[in-house]
Amino acid sequence: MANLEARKYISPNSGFPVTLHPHFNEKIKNHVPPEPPREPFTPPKDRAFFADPEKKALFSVAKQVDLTESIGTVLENVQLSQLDETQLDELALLVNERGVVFFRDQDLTTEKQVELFQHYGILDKHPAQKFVNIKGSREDHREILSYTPWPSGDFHADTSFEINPPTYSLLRMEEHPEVGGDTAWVSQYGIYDALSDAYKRFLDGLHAVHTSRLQYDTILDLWGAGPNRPPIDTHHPAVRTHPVTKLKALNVNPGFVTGFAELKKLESDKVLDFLAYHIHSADDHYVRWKWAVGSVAMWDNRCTLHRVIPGTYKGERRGIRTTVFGEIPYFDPTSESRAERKLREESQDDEGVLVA
Ligand SMILES: O=C(O)CCC(=O)C(=O)O
Ligand SMILES: [Fe+2]
Repeated sequence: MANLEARKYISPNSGFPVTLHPHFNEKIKNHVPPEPPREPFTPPKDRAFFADPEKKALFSVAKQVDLTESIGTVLENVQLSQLDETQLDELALLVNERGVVFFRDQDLTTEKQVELFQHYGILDKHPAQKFVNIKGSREDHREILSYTPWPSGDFHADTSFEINPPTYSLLRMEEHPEVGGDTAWVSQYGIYDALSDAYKRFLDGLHAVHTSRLQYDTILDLWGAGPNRPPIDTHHPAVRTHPVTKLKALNVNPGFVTGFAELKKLESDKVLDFLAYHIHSADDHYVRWKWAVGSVAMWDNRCTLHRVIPGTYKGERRGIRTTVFGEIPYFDPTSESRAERKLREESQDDEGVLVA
């Protein structure tokens, strides 16, 4: 934020600070990204497909403590650095099902974290940063909206604008304040189920426009470090089918989605407004995690959103994030939602009881 002053431009009409249009902003206009855009590709098969559904190898050592009904599990008695490939596959499946899985007091180093995460696929070199991400966010999405177009402190799925957006992310805290800097996740399975049937049917066929443009401009304008790849707009299904669980998940996030391809602008804005409200008020599909040095979270970007809770904490906050590219999102209209599956399974159980 060193050059915060340099980008301040007060609108003569409103009196509010505004970001210069890219065309007139020398830093944005003159930036030549060192890498070309990424081409679509077929990633290696998701490791969760190889897992024993009962996860016996993982649960032979780890104790599962669920934090809420909908999302979030702590695994106790386990060091990630000690897990073998079978257990890592089972962990992937658990992350697909629970959205985010947490660990305390881990002895992982950055080197080991990178090695471990390569088991899950091809590591994303973030379009804006180096090989792994260093995080230290104090941003309030409400505050930052007043001077940049990118709501960087808001709920998002990591780099959801990619053609092959990430499956898994793992964040490990190396430095952390005693209080503040918590991260929150919401379940996109749960958020979808919380909609009315009519609204679900409306969203089912739509495509959300995910963009990196606002992030791209903001990084160049405010942060100085140049994005590695050109900005991209990608249309992804507004509701996607999770390839492993086969469940429907909402695939819209306020951090990167700017509209819907099939809607008119005003319609689109209202739907986005409503969904932002829906996501922010989802306390039954929400989990908030208090970090400490050595804590780790691994999440599935296909069925969760997350954001750092804003605040003015004391001291440093530094984490290392590794992320792998996933499949191109798709929507299968015959797939079921999590609540529908639960109902179906319960009715099957009831029939089982009757037959017995
Ligand atoms: O710093 C955090 O808690 C999360 C930041 C974030 O969005 C990420 O690492 O993907
Ligand atoms: Fe993130």
